[in-house]
Amino acid sequence: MGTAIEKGILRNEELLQYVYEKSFQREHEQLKELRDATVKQYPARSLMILPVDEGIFLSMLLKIMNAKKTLELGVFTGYSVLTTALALPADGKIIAVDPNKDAYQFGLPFIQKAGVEHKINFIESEALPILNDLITNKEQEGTFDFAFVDADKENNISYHELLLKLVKIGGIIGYDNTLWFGSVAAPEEDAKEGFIKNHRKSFMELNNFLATDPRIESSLISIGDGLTLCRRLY
Ligand SMILES: C[S@@+](CC[C@H](N)C(=O)[O-])C[C@H]1O[C@@H](n2cnc3c(N)ncnc32)[C@H](O)[C@@H]1O
Repeated sequence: MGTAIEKGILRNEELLQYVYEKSFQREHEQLKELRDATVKQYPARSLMILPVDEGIFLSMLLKIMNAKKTLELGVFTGYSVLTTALALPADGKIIAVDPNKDAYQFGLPFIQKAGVEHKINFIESEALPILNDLITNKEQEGTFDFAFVDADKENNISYHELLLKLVKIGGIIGYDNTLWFGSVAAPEEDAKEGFIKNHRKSFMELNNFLATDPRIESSLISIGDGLTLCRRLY
């Protein structure tokens, strides 16, 4: 079904399976095709795609907010970008940044089939210089309704500082994976060697930082692998 069960933070497998099954019924046809194709093309890395329930939640959030202009850090084959593009109005715009163009090229035909590629400006780059460029261009400051951060894990606090300048007051920044496979609440010795252990500290630092940052209100949501939504207050 495309998303490994262990990715979810909900540890009752039957219940998680149930949530997925109900959500798959609502997944857009082109998202479904992109998910399936990504799993075939990148079997090991397909764990990176947004789980279906999180995608549906984000889509609804974007519509409730009437979001029109968004930023996407970390694209992979474009599942979250396509989710966003489908949720934005016809004149919506997404700046999507990822240093790996190959995976995006792979996903592009699915985005084109959905007829939303005109909303996406894909930039092949690491995120930090692009965010700095956008801030240098004063016209972009405070103009984004939403930013979704799902890129490298070490730079999230740096992204936060820059995104607080780019997102408008009342706008939302979403950080993905903030429960990092549950490891943020477990003793270090229990964390599996490898990428879980490597990024556990970054997410703990990010979560500590966001929990007390007075410039935002935030909500750590136990969906997918953890999603923290931050609303810029001033
Ligand atoms: C978890 S995946 C993104 C998954 C995507 N949001 C989805 O729903 O399919 C992380 C992506 O971040 C990208 N990435 C790694 N370092 C980055 C950086 N410094 N800036 C932006 N993207 C980066 C990787 O190339 C990879 O495609």
